[in-house]
Amino acid sequence: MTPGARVAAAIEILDMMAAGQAAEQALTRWARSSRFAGSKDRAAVRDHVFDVVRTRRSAAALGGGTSGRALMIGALREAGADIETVFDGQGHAPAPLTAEETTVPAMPDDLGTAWNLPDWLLPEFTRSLGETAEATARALQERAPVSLRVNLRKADVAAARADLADEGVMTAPNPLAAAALTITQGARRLRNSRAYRDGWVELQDAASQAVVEALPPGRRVLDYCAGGGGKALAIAMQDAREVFAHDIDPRRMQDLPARAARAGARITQLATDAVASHAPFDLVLCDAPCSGSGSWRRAPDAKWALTGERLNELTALQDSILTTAMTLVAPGGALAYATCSVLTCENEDRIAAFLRRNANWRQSHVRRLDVDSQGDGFFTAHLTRV
Ligand SMILES: C[S@@+](CC[C@H](N)C(=O)[O-])C[C@H]1O[C@@H](n2cnc3c(N)ncnc32)[C@H](O)[C@@H]1O
Repeated sequence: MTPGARVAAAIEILDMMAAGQAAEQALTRWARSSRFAGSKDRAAVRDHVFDVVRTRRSAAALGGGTSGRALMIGALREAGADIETVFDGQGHAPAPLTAEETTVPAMPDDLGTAWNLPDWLLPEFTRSLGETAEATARALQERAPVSLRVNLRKADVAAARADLADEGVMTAPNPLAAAALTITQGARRLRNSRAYRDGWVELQDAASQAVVEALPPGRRVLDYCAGGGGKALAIAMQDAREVFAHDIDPRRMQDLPARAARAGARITQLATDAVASHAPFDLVLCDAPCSGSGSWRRAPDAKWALTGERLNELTALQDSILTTAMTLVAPGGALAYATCSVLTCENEDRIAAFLRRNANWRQSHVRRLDVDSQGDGFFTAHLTRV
């Protein structure tokens, strides 16, 4: 596909999203109906779509509207691209700009547009991040790094890097965690690489790895909100751990047996009605459902879909998960809470509310991880019974 045809495809997908489809759904539907598109084309189209959605508000302002075409014009304008060479109407490229489209609208000077955040969220966002609010909002408009976790049960970091480099996947150590690497070149070759196939490396955000690396000791560990099992797999890499995984929605864990087999890890999955009979656990991790605000670079449509009402539902759910999970912790054990959110209402406020409800618990560790070039925004706190 030509550069223009890729932009035209992105416009089509953005219009599908405007009609109510989620980004992944619209991308999949487009890919199925566009068999001519190779993997590089699909990746480029995806990048266009996500670049636009991350900056949707400023793109709409600079493009003069919210249609896929207007958003794409706005995003290319913001990136300083030469729009006329892409919108030239040749082949499958978008039609040339109309006279109206060539007039660049004035950029509004409000915070919500500059930070590409919904207005209703600004007070909580600034309360949560203080002096780092602007840097975080701007970081959320960039592409996320692609990070790997070396599976130390199968390879050391140097061996994994060398093996990946042989196949054109170049990496750099990521300071957030001992086994974390950032891909600097060749990310698209990863899934076909030997190191990936043989379970030497897993795709995992480095901040997520840092959360696992900091977990307190304890032999029997329950990953209570296991989802796809990214953290359970990382915990299973640590010495002297026996790992159990649970999720209220067991379908989320459906790939876990295959992932564990590839990693050479043993993880026991527990259905909700089987958790209590396997308790107590020395460590219970609640990687709670959240707004995902620390990972909006990877799922930018979630930034625009979140509402105040949904945020309230999430904080209530976070409280109830902690209340259930604490009953599963052995005497002398620990409860670890984590979110990939940067919002105080989902983080420090939930821990404070838990400690108000449970006077016999203390916070023993707390850490916030920024959204930056190393990893996503995360929060984690450890709680112990006194
Ligand atoms: C942030 S995701 C987990 C991500 C996962 N730990 C990882 O590292 O890949 C949160 C998970 O919590 C699950 N969940 C939601 N409500 C729950 C509940 N009441 N009890 C347990 N899990 C719940 C969701 O189904 C979702 O898979």
